Amino acid sequence: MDIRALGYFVAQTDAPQEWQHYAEQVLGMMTAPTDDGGFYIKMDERPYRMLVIPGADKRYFASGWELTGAKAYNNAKQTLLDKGIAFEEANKALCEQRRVQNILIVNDPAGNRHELYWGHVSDCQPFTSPQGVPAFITGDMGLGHTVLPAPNFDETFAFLTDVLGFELSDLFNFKPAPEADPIRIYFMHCGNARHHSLAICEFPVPSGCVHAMVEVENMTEVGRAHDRQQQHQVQLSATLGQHLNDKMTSFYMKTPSGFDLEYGFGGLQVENWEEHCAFEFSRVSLWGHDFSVGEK
Ligand SMILES: Cc1ccc(O)c(O)c1CC[C@@H]1C(=O)CC[C@]2(C)C(=O)CC[C@@H]12
Ligand SMILES: [Fe+2]
Repeated sequence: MDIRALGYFVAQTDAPQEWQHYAEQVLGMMTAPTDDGGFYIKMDERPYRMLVIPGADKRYFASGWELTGAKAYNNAKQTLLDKGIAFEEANKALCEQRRVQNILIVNDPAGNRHELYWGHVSDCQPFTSPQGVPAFITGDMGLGHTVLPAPNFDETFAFLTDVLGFELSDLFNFKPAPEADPIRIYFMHCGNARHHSLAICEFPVPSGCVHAMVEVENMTEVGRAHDRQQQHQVQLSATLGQHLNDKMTSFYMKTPSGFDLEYGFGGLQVENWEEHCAFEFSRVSLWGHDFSVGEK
């Protein structure tokens, strides 16, 4: 499948105003109401990159994967048919809300919802941050990355690679304690230079997502976001640190839908995946990233 990038994600909540406040005041993004009481969250020239929908519980709802065009869409549909995978095509109302031409909706074996779409609608209005954030790094590389739960790991990894066409960037066997069994975390890329657009973790997550990541252009903007997290008393999930694999310097905080958001700078870009060599890394980070602060 010709997936270009993580085009959008959808989060659900019973209190959409919390997300509006969080997006504007903490993330430094723009918001616009939807017809049904939710919010579009804008972080670049597109009308939105995050969609907040009203619903009974606070959770991550879906990942929107951008296909390069109508041909890629038809090929993706044929792949699902050939492999006998259950899917639905979105009706007109859903396509209009997501602001795309067509959507193939599929659940992976872990129950994560993926929306494969083509042809986003854009008015190319400039991004003017309410907090003076100059820009987020998006474009061809999408909004960032998402990390999804996959307790049935092998099955889910096989689906994501063999059906959706993601490829392994590198892998980590996380040991929560020295004697504990390792928990696998696999990092995957698609048709862009971002080190990973998707990762899966071998444990269940009630909110439906481990975290989503957005990236800014310099360390000053990470620090300024960290100040706003403090100022608005948003729960910190991991301290500032730098990952070993993609070299990203970031911190983690809670979103109003219960999953985390990683706010970072300096993520690795791989221009030629042919030259990349997948490896197993054995530490979360080069420095920092104390996840124990999130347990308090
Ligand atoms: C290890 C790693 C590399 C690059 C990333 O962008 C990234 O988010 C991670 C961390 C993955 C992972 C997590 O997000 C949830 C909490 C985890 C399981 C930990 O407690 C250590 C690794 C963490
Ligand atoms: Fe991450």
